[in-house]
Amino acid sequence: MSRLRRTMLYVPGSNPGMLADAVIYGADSIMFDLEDAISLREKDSARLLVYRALQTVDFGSTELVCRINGLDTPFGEKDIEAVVAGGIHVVRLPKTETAEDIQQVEALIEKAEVKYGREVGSIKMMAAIESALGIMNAYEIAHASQRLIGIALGAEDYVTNLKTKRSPGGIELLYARSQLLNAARSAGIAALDTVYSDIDNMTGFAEEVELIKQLGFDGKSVINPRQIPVVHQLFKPTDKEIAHAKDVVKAIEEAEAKGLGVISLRGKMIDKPIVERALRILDLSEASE
Ligand SMILES: CC(=O)SCCNC(=O)CCNC(=O)[C@H](O)C(C)(C)COP(=O)(O)OP(=O)(O)OC[C@H]1O[C@@H](n2cnc3c(N)ncnc32)[C@H](O)[C@@H]1OP(=O)(O)O
Ligand SMILES: O=C([O-])CC(=O)C(=O)O
Ligand SMILES: [Mg+2]
Repeated sequence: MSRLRRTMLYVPGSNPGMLADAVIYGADSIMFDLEDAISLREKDSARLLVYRALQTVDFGSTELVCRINGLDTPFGEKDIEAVVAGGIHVVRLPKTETAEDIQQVEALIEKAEVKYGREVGSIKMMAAIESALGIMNAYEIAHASQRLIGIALGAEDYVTNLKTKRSPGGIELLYARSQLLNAARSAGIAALDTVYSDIDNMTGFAEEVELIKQLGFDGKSVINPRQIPVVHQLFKPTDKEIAHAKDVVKAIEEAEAKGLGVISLRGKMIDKPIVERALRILDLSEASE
């Protein structure tokens, strides 16, 4: 079963208490932030804190991601070196606009892997896309490196670039979400939706989670622990969906035994894509237990 990425919790790299406790909230991935949650004054100390947390805190089997600063800042290269030395699993590049952006980060990761004795190719990457140019290049970005495990939308920067703002229904994000999702799927990697900043509006948050789940996203970047159970609950298949998925798998196994490729179950056609969806429901259900 592949790793689930329903929730990726942003943790400001400058906050030692949050870094130490982040694992208790049960996010699928923890994302240490060195970029926009960190003031210029704190860039160096936050990098050191994240390095120390990686070296000393027991994060169990949780996936560890770090959002570094871009290479167009004085911080990006130092961030890569520190988190590779510390033992990060995934480096996430913000504001990715081209495939070359990914390749430049990849070269620095490889250099650091060699320097710190980590297996070359073992550190994975993610790209956050946060501008019109990035969205137009989403396909090339998604295919830019074997290390990429996913691409993510950064909607706060994206709507600023579009000269609009986020609305409750998210109509302004539909094109970007669809383009990003198709780019991710064409490369066989994960698609992560953006943050929902209004942390006290749980109804609005749940509606956004329903929407991105329907579009096909694997999950969402989240900024507050209270958002995690909402996403996990909404991504959990219902008892009815699980029972139906089990019936589909059983029916197709019986059909295959008889040499049939397509059959019907309670009047509905069952063939390969339907079986694939049923298997995904069973995977999600197992992981949600
Ligand atoms: C556009 C962008 O780039 S978004 C990405 C960058 N932004 C971030 O990283 C912000 C991350 N989130 C946060 O810093 C905080 O959730 C805030 C500032 C938004 C709200 O903070 P609070 O008002 O303290 O939230 P809340 O009262 O729900 O916190 C409850 C507990 O969860 C902890 N907590 C809150 N957010 C986080 C987090 N992101 N990671 C780890 N722990 C957290 C708090 O420390 C508090 O712990 P305690 O009970 O032990 O004191
Ligand atoms: O990753 C995210 O969704 C947060 C972010 O940077 C943005 O929205 O600009
Ligand atoms: Mg951003």
